[in-house]
Amino acid sequence: MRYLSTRGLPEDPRPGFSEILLEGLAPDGGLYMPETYPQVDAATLASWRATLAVDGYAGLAASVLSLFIDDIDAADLRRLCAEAYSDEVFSSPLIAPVDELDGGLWLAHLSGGPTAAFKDMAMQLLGRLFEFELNRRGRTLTILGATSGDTGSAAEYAMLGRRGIRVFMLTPAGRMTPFQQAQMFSLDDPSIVNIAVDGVFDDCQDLVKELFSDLEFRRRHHLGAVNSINWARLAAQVVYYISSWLRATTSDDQEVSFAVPTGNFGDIMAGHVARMMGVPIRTLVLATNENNVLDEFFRTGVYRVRGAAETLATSSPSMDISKASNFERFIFDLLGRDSARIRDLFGARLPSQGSFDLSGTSEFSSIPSHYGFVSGSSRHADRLATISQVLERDGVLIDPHTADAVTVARRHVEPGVPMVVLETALPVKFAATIAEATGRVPERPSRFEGLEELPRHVIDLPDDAGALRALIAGRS
Ligand SMILES: Cc1ncc(COP(=O)(O)O)c(C=O)c1O
Ligand SMILES: N[C@@H](CCOP(=O)(O)O)C(=O)O
Repeated sequence: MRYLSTRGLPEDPRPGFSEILLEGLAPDGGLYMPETYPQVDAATLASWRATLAVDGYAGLAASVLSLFIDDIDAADLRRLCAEAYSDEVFSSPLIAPVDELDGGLWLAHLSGGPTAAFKDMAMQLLGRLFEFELNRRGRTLTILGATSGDTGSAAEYAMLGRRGIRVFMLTPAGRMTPFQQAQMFSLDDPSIVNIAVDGVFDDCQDLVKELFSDLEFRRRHHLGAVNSINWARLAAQVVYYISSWLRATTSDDQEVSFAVPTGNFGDIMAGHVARMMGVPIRTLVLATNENNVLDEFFRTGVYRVRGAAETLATSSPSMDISKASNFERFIFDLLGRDSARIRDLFGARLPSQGSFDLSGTSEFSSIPSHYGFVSGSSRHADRLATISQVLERDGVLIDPHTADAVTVARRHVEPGVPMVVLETALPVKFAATIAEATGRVPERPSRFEGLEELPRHVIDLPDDAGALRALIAGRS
């Protein structure tokens, strides 16, 4: 499988998976995409049902990922998947179990990994893939990432102790919960550098992209990406759409819908990929919080990003995002993979005007029928009510982000079509909101006891690319 950039930079030959794994962002500032989506037929779907039953999640992952990765030996890929998706790493031997809830909803549990968020699902594999590839090339990698609370800790726990890898992680100062901060800032290791930026998540993500676009700096410091701008993250996330579809169905032609809480458009973009591959996904329900840029686009065709002043601090803080990186990948598909139009929209119009408008185009009208997307948003009061209702009706405590998805999912349930909600974090990370919704604090797994009391290791930094460059260079 060869990869190309959404912005159309001609690369000859086009890079393979291992190349783009380490590269992260394409040199022209675009995002890597597979040349074509692998297509699966009925026989493959049936074989995956057998693989999941016999070889478990790890076996399924190796089989699905081999469609995107042809430059890592099949036996090595199977071993890396087996190591990542084991019951020593995840709390359930099923890795991503699925339960039926009330009212046509199902819940895919994706937060059983080391840091209690769905980000572990891809990050545990990514850490192993990086280490494997760096060993092969005798190279090192300086990860530069941005987090609104969960990607950062998942990345740090996945990369910690891996040879040749160090991590610089940008966080929005004061915008993460005390638990999320403690999970990252308590790590005391020279290979992990936590940075609190005076800004919101989008500012952090912009800094990452700015340093990546400085090709000389990027090459000198061997920058690599763990955000979902890295295609490997999405490829790994495709697997749990397939395992969840398999677990919520009994026959290979049965459709399911997915409801996904969205911030950076990473999780739901993997659902789009699975659907484009031919997995029987009927509808992709996109759910935002009060920062509803994406919901606005899917309802109106206008994509208008917002600045820090307009990005609200909400009770689903990991989704306080107003400029979704991965959205460029979906628009690339929507516009027939026309990279000139992508350069115009994302390279010119967004930076200069802050918006673009696809309303009135045939492409925009085709979204529900061709791509299956519908959308909605959820607010603080919805979140609280949903957390308390799901606890009462189903005896399951869900986190505020998953609650946003349940809220919006309920508006789109169709008889006979399982609506699978993707859980994105455990409630323990958002204790204050859970207490407000239910009157009790969430259970704390023993491995997280006393986290907030540990010493903090974090460097304050202004929202300034020069200061960030100096920090990284000073530690080289
Ligand atoms: C807990 C949680 N839920 C949902 C999301 C949204 O995921 P994505 O950014 O992939 O859309 C995030 C991160 O953005 C998250 O950390
Ligand atoms: N919610 C995320 C934001 C970053 O998203 P990613 O898709 O780039 O990993 C977080 O928790 O940091």
